[in-house]
Amino acid sequence: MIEIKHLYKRYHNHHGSNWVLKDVNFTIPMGVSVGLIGANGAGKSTLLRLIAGMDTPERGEVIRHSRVSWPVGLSGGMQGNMTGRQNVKFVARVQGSDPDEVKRVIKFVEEFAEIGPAFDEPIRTYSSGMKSRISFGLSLAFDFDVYISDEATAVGDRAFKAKAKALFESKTGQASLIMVSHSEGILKDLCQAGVYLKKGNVFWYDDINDAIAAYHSDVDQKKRHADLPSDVVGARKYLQACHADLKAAQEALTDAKEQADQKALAAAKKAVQEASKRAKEARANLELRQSER
Ligand SMILES: Nc1ncnc2c1ncn2[C@@H]1O[C@H](COP(=O)(O)OP(=O)(O)OP(=O)(O)O)[C@@H](O)[C@H]1O
Repeated sequence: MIEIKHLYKRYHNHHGSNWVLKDVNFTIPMGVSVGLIGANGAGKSTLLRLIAGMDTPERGEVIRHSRVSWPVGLSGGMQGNMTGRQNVKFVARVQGSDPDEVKRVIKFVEEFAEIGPAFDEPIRTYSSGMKSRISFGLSLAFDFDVYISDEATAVGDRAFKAKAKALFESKTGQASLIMVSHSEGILKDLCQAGVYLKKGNVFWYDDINDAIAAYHSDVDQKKRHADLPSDVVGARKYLQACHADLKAAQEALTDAKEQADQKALAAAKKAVQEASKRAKEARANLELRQSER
């Protein structure tokens, strides 16, 4: 189980310092794999780094009741002048493995990475894909309860990704995954639950499909409102104008009814329907803009 309590995070940079995460609270139950979903810049990688303990929050805490991996595929800590084998040995020792365990880890990574004799060449001579294979294997060589995966670091070709996915799947039941991926297929395949990040807030869904649907529904709504005023004051004025139009259309309908002019009546009814539809859209747009503040 991982408990996230009153988590606040912002970066102090030249763009200002708006909250990326603002009073975020949720609990990830033991054994449940979770996909983090949200627009670009919503804070998915930030939240993942905080969960992995690689960054510190401004306020609040992440309580880990289980062994959490570093982001799978992250190769930042590797020493360029040391070979793949030496780097793996070093990490295994730092993790407190005994000599037999160190041997097992080295064998696992060598087989998993499939980079052949390059395993005994200095890491600085590796391509980024080769480095990623080693670091990927290293994360998977240890029995963590929770694996952290960010697609930004978990690079690799198709065949290699399929292999990593199969290995994750084989760990289902023993270990879970917290991941960021822009591929909804991968999220649906590997995760049960979903967390949707939106404007510094986090929404938990027991079913990953519901999290993806909520995200889609917001994206669709945004598209529909793209032509309407994007600020609250403008949206409110537009709604008032729509209400005035609707009122005028209703009055015209009343007049048409009194005159019993069938042609005018049909046109007035249509005008009321259209004005009513515009007013509804204007109301939804105002609510959307208010929620964005
Ligand atoms: N090291 C940093 N320094 C300053 N700002 C940062 C840093 N890392 C992230 N940010 C900012 O924090 C916000 C959230 O970034 P983050 O990478 O967590 O989002 P994301 O949801 O993972 O985005 P994407 O889907 O584009 O990868 C963005 O506005 C980003 O510019």
